[in-house]
Amino acid sequence: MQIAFTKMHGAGNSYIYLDLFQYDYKEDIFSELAQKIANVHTGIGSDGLIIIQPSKTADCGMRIFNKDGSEATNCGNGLRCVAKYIFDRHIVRQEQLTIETKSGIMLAQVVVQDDSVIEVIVDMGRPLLLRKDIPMLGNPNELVINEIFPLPQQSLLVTALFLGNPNTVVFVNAIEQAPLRTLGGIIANDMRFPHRSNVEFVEVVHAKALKCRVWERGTGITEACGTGACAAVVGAILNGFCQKGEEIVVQLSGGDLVIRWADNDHIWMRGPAEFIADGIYEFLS
Ligand SMILES: N[C@@H](CCC[C@H](N)C(=O)O)C(=O)O
Repeated sequence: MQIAFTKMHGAGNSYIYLDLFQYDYKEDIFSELAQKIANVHTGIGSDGLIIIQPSKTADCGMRIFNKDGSEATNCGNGLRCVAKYIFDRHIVRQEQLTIETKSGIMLAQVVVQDDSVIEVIVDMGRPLLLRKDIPMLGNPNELVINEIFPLPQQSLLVTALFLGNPNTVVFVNAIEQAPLRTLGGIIANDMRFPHRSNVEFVEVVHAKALKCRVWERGTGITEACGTGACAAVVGAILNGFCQKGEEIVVQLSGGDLVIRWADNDHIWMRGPAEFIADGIYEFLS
């Protein structure tokens, strides 16, 4: 079966996008297609698959599948790319766009130069801080801030929250020494997280800048994670390293995102979105 795709990235977090405004691909292929198309050796190579589709309640809908075929509920870098796609490709030509995700309707504002989107600002909604909402085992109504998290190798201090998806933030003194490869996957798949978790290792540079490296649930190490960058900022504020209301730059391997936890409790994310290629993929199920 031939699949028409577009590859895009936001701060190096790349996905293959399918346009269901134009094509009628059936949803029963998405999970397997994500696993095959994301493979860098035998597919196109990406961090997963994103579906752009018509929505009854918003300007468009978005679904996100990780590299292992699991479906997630939100994707910050994906939201910015979807906004660019539907604006630049004239599907919805508005500077303010609504995008329906499995974790609610997100509001995106595109910044346009020479008739094309160069940056997108997204209202990512409110973080949920209770254990039951992350979810994480333990007292359901407790917060998880700088909590001891014993592992066979060592004990870590974690701050966990839900921001469209589950995130666990670990502060480190030097980002280069963060145990991303050794412990990222172990934390992400730990049984204390019944839905697994994305994992962010974060170094506080100063009150307005963080360095962050990410292990994404269902994908592994990526160059950037939008929801993860937002979680890093929430974690830094909850631990007293940064302040609510301020713009904080999160420096990821693939680029910078600017995040603000506004006084109305919503998280705002600003960052790039870029086209890579259009093509046809030969999908053998
Ligand atoms: N890269 C994304 C998040 C994608 C989903 C995540 N791996 C999950 O399973 O929750 C982002 O930019 O937010």
